[in-house]
Amino acid sequence: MKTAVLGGGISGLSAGYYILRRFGKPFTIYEASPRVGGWIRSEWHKNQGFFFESGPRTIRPKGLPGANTLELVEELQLPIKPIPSSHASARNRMLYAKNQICMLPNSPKGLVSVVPPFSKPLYRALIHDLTTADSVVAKNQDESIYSFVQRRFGKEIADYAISPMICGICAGDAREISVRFLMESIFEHEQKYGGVLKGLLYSRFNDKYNALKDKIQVESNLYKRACKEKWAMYSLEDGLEQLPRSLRKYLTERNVNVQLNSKCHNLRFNGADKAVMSFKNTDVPVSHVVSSLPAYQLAQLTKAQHPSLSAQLLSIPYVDVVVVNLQYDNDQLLKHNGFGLLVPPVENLPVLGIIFDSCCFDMAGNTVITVMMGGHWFDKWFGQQPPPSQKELRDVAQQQVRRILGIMEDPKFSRVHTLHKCIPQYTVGHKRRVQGIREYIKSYKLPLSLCGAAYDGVGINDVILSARNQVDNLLEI
Ligand SMILES: C=Cc1c2[nH]c(c1C)Cc1[nH]c(c(CCC(=O)O)c1C)Cc1[nH]c(c(C)c1CCC(=O)O)Cc1[nH]c(c(C)c1C=C)C2
Repeated sequence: MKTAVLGGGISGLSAGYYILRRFGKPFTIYEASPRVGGWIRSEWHKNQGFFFESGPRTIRPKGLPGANTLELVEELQLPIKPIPSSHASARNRMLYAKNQICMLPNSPKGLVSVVPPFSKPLYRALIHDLTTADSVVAKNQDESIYSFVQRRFGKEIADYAISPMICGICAGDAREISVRFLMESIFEHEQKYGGVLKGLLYSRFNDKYNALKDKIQVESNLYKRACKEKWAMYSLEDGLEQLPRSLRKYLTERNVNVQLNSKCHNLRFNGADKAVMSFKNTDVPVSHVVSSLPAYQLAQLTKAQHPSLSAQLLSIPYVDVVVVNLQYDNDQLLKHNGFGLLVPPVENLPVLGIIFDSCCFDMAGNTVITVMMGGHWFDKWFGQQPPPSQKELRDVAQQQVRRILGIMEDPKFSRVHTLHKCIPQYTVGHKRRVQGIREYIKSYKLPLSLCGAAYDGVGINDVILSARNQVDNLLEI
């Protein structure tokens, strides 16, 4: 008997890659849909020279997770499109707030002057941190990122810096997202040293964070190149979908069976070394399952035999995101050169942000932008019955583009995707929930490993590293 992987998104395929690399034996990846890649989807319009991304479009090379992905990209020999940190799309980040586009400061000068939408120079927020009392949160407790930032840096920073940033990462509400999602070490600095700045200063000399050495070894010349050339982010020549497509090709060429249109309906465990996966017409016994499925899907599979595990998995919420890609024939973004803009939730608009794809990538003279809507606020804006049609969603997006960017003409081409339950929300208590889930699996000795966006980070780098760690923890297959 052998191991099986559930899910053919980037985390399931990565798990497959690491299983093959470590054990060298054939196995099967089961994917419910007719394609691999999950939310990563690139749509090319080769004749016109532009492409749309409906999911993630760039990867950051930073740190161990970034180096780990670059090692994989190098092994697959994928053609890289780097974006250096000097590029406008890496330097220029904007907000739409108080009826205007505001360029976020990208140099120390921005700390001392008043930069809209902020009413005071940003250094005042640092003084707020230095003069605010120690943590009010008990050790090992959690708190929302909004409340933490409001306490330490003030409400304006929480509303106009952190809340939009959380939207851009997980389309979530900073008032619900755990501070540990983005700022675990900063939060712990506060608890240990009584302030974020104080913590950062002390910890330079004396701190476990500096002593933490990466546990896994990453061998990547591409990572060295990324550091030398100061890449801020990168994509791939054919769009990001080239990564899952190439992974599938790599695996199938090495006798890994990537089985599409194979939806698992039930998962049962018989003792420590046997699991039975049920598909439409057949039951498949395996010795170990690596699940990269979203937590709510795995909850469904395990509900009959392990209702308590299923309930814990279900307690990880997900949000829906509407992605509207728009293409115009000529340069409509002349005035706005940058990555894109985020809309702080306090603005109460039906848009989370707009990405300027044609500023990041060569689109042969076309203007390509992506409007992101919904997320935590999906029901508020789009939850009506019957649900809004694609045309209605596109109209909302276009209205916002007119209002925010002043692009009055209609796009030549557009695409609307509603990504149902696409991003898990690491709400307050998430870390403990994940610990509870993993402890349950351990205590019942279930032959089950969990990777994917629900547990150890939602970014592409995070899910690839999580797949690697889970495979490293396997004893044998
Ligand atoms: C489908 C919508 C997504 C939103 N966030 C993510 C997706 C897939 C995932 C994500 N986006 C970012 C990060 C941080 C770490 C990183 O890899 O860069 C994560 C985990 C940052 C980011 N946000 C936006 C972009 C284009 C990027 C760069 C990475 C990427 O290409 O996804 C813009 C953006 N993303 C979302 C919204 C609402 C938004 C607004 C402009 C949600």
